Amino acid sequence: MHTVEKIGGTSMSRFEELMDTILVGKRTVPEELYNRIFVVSAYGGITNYLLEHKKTGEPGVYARFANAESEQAWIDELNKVQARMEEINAELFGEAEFERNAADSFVIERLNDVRDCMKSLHHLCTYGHFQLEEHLMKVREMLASIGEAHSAYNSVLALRKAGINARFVDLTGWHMDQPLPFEEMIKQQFEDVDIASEMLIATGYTHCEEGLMKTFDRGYSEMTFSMIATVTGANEAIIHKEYHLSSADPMLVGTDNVVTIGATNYDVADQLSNLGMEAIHPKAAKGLRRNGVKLRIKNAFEPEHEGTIISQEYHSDAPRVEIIAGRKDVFGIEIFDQEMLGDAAYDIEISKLLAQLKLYVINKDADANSITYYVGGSRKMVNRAARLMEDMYPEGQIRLHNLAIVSAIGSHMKVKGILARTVSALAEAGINVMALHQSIRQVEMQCVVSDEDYEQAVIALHAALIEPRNPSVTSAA
Ligand SMILES: Nc1ncnc2c1ncn2[C@@H]1O[C@H](COP(=O)(O)OP(=O)(O)O)[C@@H](O)[C@H]1O
Ligand SMILES: N[C@@H](CC(=O)OP(=O)(O)O)C(=O)O
Repeated sequence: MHTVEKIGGTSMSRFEELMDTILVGKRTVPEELYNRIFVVSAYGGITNYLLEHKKTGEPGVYARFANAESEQAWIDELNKVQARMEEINAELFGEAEFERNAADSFVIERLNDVRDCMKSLHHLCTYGHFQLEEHLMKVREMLASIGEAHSAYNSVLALRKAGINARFVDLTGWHMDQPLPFEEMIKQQFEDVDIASEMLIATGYTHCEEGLMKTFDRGYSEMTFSMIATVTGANEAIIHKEYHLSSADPMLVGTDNVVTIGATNYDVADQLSNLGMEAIHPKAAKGLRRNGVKLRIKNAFEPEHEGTIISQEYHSDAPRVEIIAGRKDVFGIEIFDQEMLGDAAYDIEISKLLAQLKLYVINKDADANSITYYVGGSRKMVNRAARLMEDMYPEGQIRLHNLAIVSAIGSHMKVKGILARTVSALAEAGINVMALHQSIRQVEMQCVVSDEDYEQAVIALHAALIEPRNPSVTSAA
């Protein structure tokens, strides 16, 4: 009987505290220490530097390489990653010379390998027979994998230093001849391990034939986590986060005002992940659901608390809003064209274009002669999309808006007047609702507001729809 436990990047950045909570804490005997497989993400921010910023799209090493910026531009960026990784190693190991040297040598070797590969590839692609585009995905995978290799390797060094029998499970395939299919790779790597006497620390990145980044993209460590849990037949799968899964972002609304979500369902988790707040990667949830593995989300720093159980069946007893979530830095791309009336091709063509530019469409709405796409991504790509749309539809008028989406989510919200209460809470806070979306399933209500109103809108909705039910807030008032 073992568990598979994922630690997200934000929590990994507080590693010393993790040693005292979920990794070691008061555990002394093998039965408590072992029978746990940990899957770790890169330290917070590292994947953003290696690839591009997950939310703002700000270019990192990969994006600079792919955009064919000068060689110096991506090399400078790679040097910055190295400096940041060394800084993390210093923070973690300080005076512990053996560990610090081992940690530095490990990442420097990987970064040198990738630097050499990228330079050679660049050179190769100066010959017309070789096209850079054909190899970009491999570069992206290679770069991403270094983030998780770094954090997993360091964790093993720190655990061994503390006398724990920890083992590094390197799923990055760094020196493998041939990639294996995803499931096969996990099976093979976990074949000869002894779960009962070793603490296994696996990289959240897995090198595989399908390409983890290509198939699942960012947040991929949850795919590795879910595959390990199903392949090894875990008793429970646990995701450790920086906070309890709460009724809103505790950083925004205040830890005292939020309510911890005791249970929720996969439908709610999907809505959260659409907004970029990943309770669980939707595709990772699928594997666990199908294999009947129980999923729990916990606060990494409060190990005694039971956390949130995610199941298929859960619905709140009484109808209510359970979570206020949202996303800033959303662009509204509006196209108005009177020729559009009754022509579905517009939507199909524009959706294709946005997908090609890797812009994530959070939602869209339409009336007789206009469509607005609410997208996340870099401003540069959004501007490019707008220009291409102008070329495609010379009669159309394209406008860009800087927006935010604030959403009220619940597993059981089919009740009269809930939408009216949501909108009036925003009106009372003096916030203009620019668009409103609710689908017939009524699992969420999305309010589109100006980007500057984001924080106030979350606070106002939480205060109106959730805090009156929170006993700790009511009694404090
Ligand atoms: N409803 C929510 N419940 C808990 N945390 C939230 C919520 N909404 C936003 N957050 C924010 O998510 C941030 C990242 O958390 P976490 O999921 O642990 O990151 P990671 O993806 O690195 O694992 C937290 O710092 C917190 O401020
Ligand atoms: N570090 C990777 C993979 C991941 O899943 O990270 P996190 O668990 O911090 O969301 C990313 O940012 O995409």
